[in-house]
Amino acid sequence: MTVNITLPHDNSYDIFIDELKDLYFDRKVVIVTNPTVSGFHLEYLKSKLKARELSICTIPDGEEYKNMETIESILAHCFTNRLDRKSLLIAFGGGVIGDMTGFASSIYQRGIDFVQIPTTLLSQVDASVGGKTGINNKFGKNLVGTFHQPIAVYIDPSMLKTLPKREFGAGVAEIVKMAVTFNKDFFEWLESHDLNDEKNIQIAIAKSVETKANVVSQDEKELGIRAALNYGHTFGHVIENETNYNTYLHGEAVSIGMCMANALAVKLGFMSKDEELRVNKLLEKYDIPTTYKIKNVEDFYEHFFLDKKSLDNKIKFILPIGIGDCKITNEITKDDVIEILKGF
Ligand SMILES: NC(=O)c1ccc[n+]([C@@H]2O[C@H](COP(=O)([O-])OP(=O)(O)OC[C@H]3O[C@@H](n4cnc5c(N)ncnc54)[C@H](O)[C@@H]3O)[C@@H](O)[C@H]2O)c1
Ligand SMILES: O=C(O)C(=O)C[C@@H](O)[C@H](O)[C@H](O)COP(=O)(O)O
Ligand SMILES: [Zn+2]
Repeated sequence: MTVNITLPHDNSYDIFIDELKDLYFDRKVVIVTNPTVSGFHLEYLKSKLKARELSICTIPDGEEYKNMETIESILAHCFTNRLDRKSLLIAFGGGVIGDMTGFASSIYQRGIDFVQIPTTLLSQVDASVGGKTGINNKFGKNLVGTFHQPIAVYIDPSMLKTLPKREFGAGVAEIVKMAVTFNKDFFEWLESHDLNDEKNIQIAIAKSVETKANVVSQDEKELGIRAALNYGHTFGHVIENETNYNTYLHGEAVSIGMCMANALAVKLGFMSKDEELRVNKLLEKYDIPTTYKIKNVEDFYEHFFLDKKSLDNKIKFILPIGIGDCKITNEITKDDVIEILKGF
């Protein structure tokens, strides 16, 4: 299956969801990956890939390495191998590799092409699509970055066979996000199907990619509707930062964040208690966390102001309206948010 993202300024591209086909690039190519992914899948990729000149840039595995130091090391690899402005980077790994390869490619010699070959569920359904790139710093998550679209995305679901169960759950959280915010029928389908089944996960990947591609095609730079893809993230990013990026996987923090957003939506009458419980049940079916003990509610709240969606000192929240629709609002009072956070 092929999904297209239609964007201005020659930025459109295709997302191929299928077993990896032979690829040929008549230019210098660098595959950016980490030891875990290369151990499982690099030989497979190399058997499918031909390039004028190929080198591998291996960076450490982990969200805690999603920082400027690692970007410098990717850039150093590019300079050492004399990449020019026609060269290409390939992001081969999960969302961490994708976000950093995308960022490095957007600044190397003021920007070169890159391709996404995502290998985790989360990166196949979400991170590889849409062109958000970036790194974390001590102030927070993804606070430094660019919008830089890949020239193509190749999603091969067979690579998920080596993925640990916990990482699979983290990917399911972002699938649930797409369904709750945009598609009631998809949510009901998720309730009645098991994503551990190979056929079902392929359907869920395709549905999620279609949903995201549709949103990004309408709003590439997150000036409006794209903010809905951040449902759960305003809370989730604070959880990731508070726990030094080493306790919760991104998808797990988003899952907890969605539950916090849902609690707020129930309190404000946008969502019923029954709908909230249905979302929880779906997340728990895949053992994804839904609760988190906040140490200091005031500190947690203050952290929201670093969120990139916040404008003029107002925090933007994405709150579900039932299941399958949502509201993007900066009209929520501090008292309402604090009450919800205290109850968690
Ligand atoms: N740009 C976006 O739109 C976007 C969207 C969602 C998330 N993100 C970012 O993505 C990151 C999370 O991505 P992630 O969940 O893929 O985490 P990740 O990149 O850390 O990968 C998770 C783990 O799985 C390993 N792995 C990767 N593929 C594997 C495979 N096939 N088999 C076995 N192990 C494999 C990795 O080495 C890593 O240890 C976060 O930094 C998040 O901010 C970005
Ligand atoms: O593509 C988007 O837009 C998203 O919001 C997808 C999110 O899943 C992703 O985690 C994103 O990086 C979070 O947004 P950010 O702008 O706060 O980095
Ligand atoms: Zn996310």
